[in-house]
Formats: sequence, structure tokens, C-alpha cells
Amino acid sequence: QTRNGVDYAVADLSLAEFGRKEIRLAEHEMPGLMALRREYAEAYPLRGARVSGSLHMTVQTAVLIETLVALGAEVRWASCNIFSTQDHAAAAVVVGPYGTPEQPRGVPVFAWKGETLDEYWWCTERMLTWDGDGPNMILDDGGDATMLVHKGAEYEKAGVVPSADDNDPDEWRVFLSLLRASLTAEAGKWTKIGSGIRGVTEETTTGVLRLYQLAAAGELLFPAINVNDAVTKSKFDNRYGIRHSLIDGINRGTDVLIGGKVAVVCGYGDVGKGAAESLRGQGARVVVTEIDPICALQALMDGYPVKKLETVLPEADIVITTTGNKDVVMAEHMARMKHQTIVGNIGHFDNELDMAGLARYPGIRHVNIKPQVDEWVFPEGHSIIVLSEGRLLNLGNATGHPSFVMSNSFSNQVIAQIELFTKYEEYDKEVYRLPKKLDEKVARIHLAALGGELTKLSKEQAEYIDVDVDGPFKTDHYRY
Ligand SMILES: NC(=O)c1ccc[n+]([C@@H]2O[C@H](COP(=O)([O-])OP(=O)(O)OC[C@H]3O[C@@H](n4cnc5c(N)ncnc54)[C@H](O)[C@@H]3O)[C@@H](O)[C@H]2O)c1
Ligand SMILES: Nc1ncnc2c1ncn2CC[C@H](O)C(=O)O
Repeated sequence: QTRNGVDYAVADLSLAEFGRKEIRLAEHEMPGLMALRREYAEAYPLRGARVSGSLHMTVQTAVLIETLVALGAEVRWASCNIFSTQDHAAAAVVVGPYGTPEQPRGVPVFAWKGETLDEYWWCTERMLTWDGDGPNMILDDGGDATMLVHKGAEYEKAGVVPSADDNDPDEWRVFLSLLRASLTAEAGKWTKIGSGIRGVTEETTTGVLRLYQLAAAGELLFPAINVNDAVTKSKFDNRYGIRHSLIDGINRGTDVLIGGKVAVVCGYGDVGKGAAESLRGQGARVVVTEIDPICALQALMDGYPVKKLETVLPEADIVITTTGNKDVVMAEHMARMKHQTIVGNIGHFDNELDMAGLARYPGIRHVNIKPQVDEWVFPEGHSIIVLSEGRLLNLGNATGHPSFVMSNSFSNQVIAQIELFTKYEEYDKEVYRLPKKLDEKVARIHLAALGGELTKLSKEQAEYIDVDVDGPFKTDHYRY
């Protein structure tokens, strides 16, 4: 739809007032973004930027979007997951701080909670399709927007969109059919869009992996900044954000007592560490599975047994995947689980759980309990409870990470957008990280907001540890 010149597709514009109230409260908890608005108030460094954003459309993301606009950008937005949109936040962003549902004056948003796969890719295409000149920046989470541009340009060059294989996931089939229709409707659309992009800033681990793969293959169409590996992003959002939002999702989804239960956490990276702490904080007996001896040893040193999933299945009450990998919990595993074991994923994509294999399991019966909570009953009688259909449950069953930790992540996003948009000629078609000085700048803002008091190095001390009095305080290879 278009109202007052603002394109949008959201659940219900009348939710905007509620969304605006929560956005106002969130701003107080997002000191990094508010500091950047003050720092760049009159400079408008993003004037001329046309940012296409694919990132969970939450209250926190609304503050990010309105920060980009405050710095001069034009923005179009879609969510990067079919269940993660908060409809009141989406409505508030379309209406804007000064508009009304009748006369919106905000930003085009194409997102609602509970999209189908077809609707998801329709929203993603709309987010990338501008009147006149196309986007000149992408802000991505997981890489779907970047993939649409790259695959679109690739298939335009090949002159054909390939057909999906029989064992391809539905998502890929839907993606290819959207591209087939898009290439028919407008020849050369994606090649043109790709050539107009100055750069992409990527939010998450899985999206960053895809960028490095594109770069390694020499296929990256534009420079990229890996926001995930800013220390003030992944060592905070991935860990402390999950510590907060994992049990939120399990509680809202099932209201099952977590204390005393056996909870299996697959993966002990940044997210897995937060997940284990979240569950142990509720009194669960946490067991970790890992492929990497270093992370496995960390888990043991943190007091968690490290076992193979097959070993711990007979006693597991809760199984959570956090790996960024695929095929971690298969239908055969689920068939061997205890009655009413809770199964969920907090990795970026749903392919960590074998949902297709579960749906095909002989004699399986599906019972929807409520939105994003499904019981799957095996023929011999036991059932499992799957959250958010295997999609990231902290956003599907709850509201994701809290504002303060997203302020860290999104401050890095805004800094990265300014860096790439204003200095894109200095960048090649490679993947970059932000300098440590900017990481420490983000940390300083949030440290102050929590009342932290930094100790000042003397000149002699600085020389002794070979750093500058004002930082950077660590070498590039320091691990935190
Ligand atoms: N839900 C959220 O809010 C949220 C937030 C941040 C990141 N993420 C996503 O979570 C995922 C993990 O992110 P991360 O930063 O922790 O990545 P990471 O690489 O730090 O950790 C993943 C861990 O999983 C392990 N692993 C890989 N395959 C495995 C397998 N088959 N069995 C057991 N362990 C295995 C790896 O060794 C690694 O230690 C990514 O998809 C990321 O995009 C989600
Ligand atoms: N509240 C949130 N708003 C937007 N994105 C969120 C929120 N909580 C988790 N995420 C996922 C983004 C996260 O940085 C990632 O890496 O996936």
C-alpha cells in the first residue's frame, strides 16, 4: 500500500501509537544510538544514502532506523525472518514520530509477524525496489538481501534462473520462483541494483560467513563491513543478549519449569555461551555438544559436561541449537527424545533442526498449540514441542534481545554505514572490520551509561604496556 506517499505493508497501522511509546522507552536504553544522533546532529553524514535494510523489525530496530534517518538517510525496511517482526514497531516506523495512521510520514516497511515464505521474499524485493535510483547501501542480517542482489545479477547474466532440486528446502524453491518472476518483469533489474550499491554492513555470524564465501570466490559485487565481529557486537549481543532472551522465548512458549531439567546446548560459541548461562541461571543442568575442542574445553572449564547429542538424548528435557550449522538435530534424534522434550533453535536459520525430516516422519502427527508452538506426536505416542518451527525462538516466541545490548550492536551498524557510504572509494570488494578505536568508542558510551568508572593510564604505564594512553588498549589479535 501507499499512503501519503509512503509505501508500506505492515499488519496494522493503528498499532503505531503503542509502538511509539515503546520506541520512546527504548531510546532511553539505547545510549549509543542517541549519542550518535547528537554527535552527527547537523552533519547529516548519511545525506544521499538510500539504505535497504533486512533486519528483524523490532522496537530496537525502529530506533536504529530512525537514527539512520536522523543522520540524513532515506530507508526502506524488511525483516530478515518470518516470525521476528513486532507489528507495533513496524507500524510506528511507517507512521513516524510526526505522522498519523491516516497521514504516515515515516519510512517504508514491508514486514509483519507470521509471513509466509512467498510473502517474506516479496517483502525483501519491495525493500530493495526504490522509485527512481535504487539503493546505494544495504544493511543486512543473515545475508538474504545481499543474496537476492547477487543471485539476481548472476541469473540475469546467465539468462536463466535454475530450477530447484527435489531435495532443496522450500525456502530455496520460493526464492528461485520470485527471481524468475522478477527477471521476467524487469530485465537487468538486479544488475542495475548491484552496480549502484556502495556497500553492505552485515549484522550476524551466518551472514558474515556468506560474505567471506562470496569474497573468496571473487563474486562480491561491493565492499562489506563485518559488523558481527566488532567486539562490542558479538561479545555482547551474541552472548548477553541471548542470556536474556533465550529463557524469555522458552518461558513465553511453554511456561515449563526450567530448573532441575536437563538442557542440551548444541554449540558453545558466543551464542552457545549465552544460552548455557541463561539456562543454568534458571537451575537447569546444562550439557554442551561441540565439534571444536577449544570451545568444548571452555565449556568443561565453565562447568558444563560435553557430550555427543546421541549420548545425552535419553535424559534431555530441552534441546537448543546455537551452531550456525545445518542438520544438527535430525528427525531420528527427535524420535528418540523423552515425551514433551522442548526443541528450539537460536541460530540464524532454521536448518539447524531437521524440520523437513520431522514432517516426513512416518505416522507423525502435528498439533498446533498456539502461534510458534507446535507439538509433533510420534506414532508410538511420545511427542516433542518445537518452538517457532525451528526458527530463532528468542525473536519468534519472545521479543529478542533487550535495547541496551542492541544499542551496542546498532551503534556499530551506524558507524559502519557512515564509513562505507562516505568512504566507499577507499574500499575494495572485500570484507572489512571496523577499527578497534571505534569498538572502544562504543564500549565507552555504554560503560558510562551503566555507571562504570574507567581507570586512566599514566604515560609511563602506557609506554610500559606499549599502548597509547587513550587506546587502542589491545592488539588486533587480542581475543577478549
Ligand atoms: N538468535 C539471535 O538473536 C542471534 C544473535 C546472534 C547470533 N545469532 C546466530 O547464532 C548462530 C551462532 O552464532 P555465534 O556467533 O555463536 O557463532 P560461533 O561460530 O561463535 O559459534 C557456533 C559454535 O557452534 C559450533 N558448532 C558448529 N557446528 C556444530 C555441530 N554440528 N554441533 C555442535 N557444535 C557445532 C562451532 O564449533 C562454534 O563453536 C549464527 O547463526 C548467528 O548468526 C543469533
Ligand atoms: N531486539 C532485537 N532487534 C533486532 N535484532 C535482534 C534483536 N534481538 C536479537 N536480534 C538478532 C540480531 C543479532 O544481532 C544477530 O546477530 O542475529
